[in-house]
Amino acid sequence: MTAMINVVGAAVVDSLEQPSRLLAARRTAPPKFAGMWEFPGGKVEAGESAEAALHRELGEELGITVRLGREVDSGSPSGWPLNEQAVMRVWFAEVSEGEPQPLEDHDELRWVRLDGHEEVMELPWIPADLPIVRALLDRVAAAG
Ligand SMILES: Nc1nc2c([nH]c(=O)n2[C@H]2C[C@H](O)[C@@H](COP(=O)(O)OP(=O)(O)OP(=O)(O)O)O2)c(=O)[nH]1
Repeated sequence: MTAMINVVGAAVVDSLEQPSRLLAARRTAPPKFAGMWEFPGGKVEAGESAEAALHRELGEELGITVRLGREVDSGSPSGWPLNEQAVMRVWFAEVSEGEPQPLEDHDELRWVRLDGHEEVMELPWIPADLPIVRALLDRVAAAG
């Protein structure tokens, strides 16, 4: 059996303590995901921790430094299944330095409101992200 690909993503929110907006990112590639919205992030490299990979990816893709908050728990230590080969762990994060810009892999970033679910749910997310987005909205609503 080949090893699973470990992906990490960030649910960047305006405030870890009182989140009211989420930063969604629109992918440019590959063609099957281009135009779909996702959590900025990427693959964990060999010898790298998941958290270090997330900080690296957010620096490369958005030009930001973040403070990580809680993980959006999937109930499994390896994270949320994306497909047969890949799993993704997702953390809440707040920008501590920089202004998010679509430097790599995205052509648009959008801060969407978390108080109603419409603005978030009407984006065409990568389908595998939908359970994660729903869990995140539930988490925010439960905390509010
Ligand atoms: N970053 C990210 N990837 C996701 C999400 N949902 C989802 O299915 N994926 C998939 C798409 C890709 O097949 C894989 C992540 O790969 P990536 O292309 O973002 O990783 P990377 O930046 O390290 O890219 P590369 O070095 O392979 O070019 O996970 C998501 O919300 N965020």
